[in-house]
Formats: sequence, C-alpha cells, structure tokens
Amino acid sequence: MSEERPRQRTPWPPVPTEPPTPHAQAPGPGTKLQVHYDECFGCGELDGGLHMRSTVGEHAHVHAEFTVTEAHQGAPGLAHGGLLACAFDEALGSAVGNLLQRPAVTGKLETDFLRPVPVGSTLFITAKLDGTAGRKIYASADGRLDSADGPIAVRARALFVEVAFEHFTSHGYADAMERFRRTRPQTWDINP
Ligand SMILES: CCCCCCCC(=O)SCCNC(=O)CCNC(=O)[C@H](O)C(C)(C)COP(=O)(O)OP(=O)(O)OC[C@H]1O[C@@H](n2cnc3c(N)ncnc32)[C@H](O)[C@@H]1OP(=O)(O)O
Repeated sequence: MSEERPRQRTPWPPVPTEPPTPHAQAPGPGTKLQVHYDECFGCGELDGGLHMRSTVGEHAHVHAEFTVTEAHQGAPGLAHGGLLACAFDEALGSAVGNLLQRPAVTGKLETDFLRPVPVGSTLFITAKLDGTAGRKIYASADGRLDSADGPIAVRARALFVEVAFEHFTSHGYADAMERFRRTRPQTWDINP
C-alpha cells in the first residue's frame, strides 16, 4: 500500500495550460469557506451528507476534511468509494469556485484509491489548481488519513468546465440559483 506506487501515469494536465491565477477577490489563506448551498450533499447539513468544511491554505490550496461515519459505508466498516469520490469532487469544486471565482461544473473526475478508509477516520484533503485552458480548468487533490501528514489514501484529479449561469437555471432550481448568485456577484461577471 505504498503511496509511491505510480498509478497515475498519464500526463497531467493532459493539454497545454495557463497557470491558474486566483481571482483578485479570492479568499486568502486562513479563510474558512462558507457552505455554498445548504442542500449540497458535500458541504450542506443534510442527514447522511458529508458535512465537509474547507479552508484556504497557502499557495492557492484548499484544505477540506471529511469524517467517515456509519452513513458512508460500502463494505462493513469501510467508506464507500463513490462517497470518497464525492468528497474529492466537493474539495476540488471548492478550490475552483472560490479561488478562480468562475462558475464551473465537473466534466471528468478520476480517483485512485490507495488505502482503505475506515468508518471513524477523517480524510484530510488538499486540493490545488493545476492549469486552465479556455473554459477547461484542471485540478487535483490528495487525501491523507487522519492527519494532514498521514499516509495518502485517495488521490483525484478532475476537469471542470466553465459554464454560463443559464446552465444552472435551465437544468436546476432557478430561484435557488438566483439567491446563490447574489452572494457571489464577482463569480457571474465572467461569461464563458
Ligand atoms: C450552486 C453552484 C454550485 C456549483 C458547483 C457544482 C459542482 C457539481 O456538482 S457539477 C455536477 C456534475 N457535473 C455535471 O452535471 C456536468 C454535466 N455535463 C455538462 O453539463 C456538459 O457536458 C459540460 C458543461 C461539462 C460540457 O459541455 P459543453 O458546455 O457543451 O462543452 P464541451 O464543448 O462539450 O466541453 C468543453 C471542453 O471540455 C472538454 N470536456 C468536456 N467533458 C470532458 C470529459 N469528460 N473528458 C475530457 N474532456 C472533456 C471538451 O472536450 C471540450 O474541450 P475543447 O474546448 O478543447 O474542445
């Protein structure tokens, strides 16, 4: 179960990219990030949700924690892999949305599960932005077991695609999105 095992062999990002420059109004290091939507399975307060909390770190990293409960099992006593992927989607999306202040959705998410993650353990996830190419935003994350310097249990990398506000209002709850937009006006000034 070595974290040195080279599971991710393909180049990353897979295309030439620009450095990801944080938005001028991006929250700075030490900022505890707010729940972006109360009903979000990742960061909201839903029963059985992941209840994740994130903080901006140095060097445009976002640190998030996910504590695995009985509600998150796949095998007895072990976290479900799909929910671990969800935790990474949340942490990576939080990095993209908060640091770049660009509205984007997950287009692709890949995960490497390196160690079992037992019920009762906490994954310390560090997400970072790797590059942008037009509307495409590449990000990756490591999840360490039970402490910020614990062994890496899960790795993930993802492509987010910038979308227009209408993506959310056409396909989701338009009224809830209007309320969300008012909390982040700088995010919606940028049109893809
Ligand atoms: C309240 C606000 C909260 C916001 C955070 C929400 C986070 C989430 O939970 S997102 C939920 C899960 N994700 C989704 O539902 C997204 C569903 N998918 C879609 O809507 C579309 O497929 C979408 C928007 C990703 C891309 O569609 P579209 O806008 O037509 O762009 P499209 O031209 O297909 O793709 C754009 C670029 O990304 C690339 N791309 C898109 N998907 C992929 C993929 N899976 N793999 C590789 N490349 C991809 C395309 O090849 C294209 O590249 P290029 O510009 O070089 O040609």
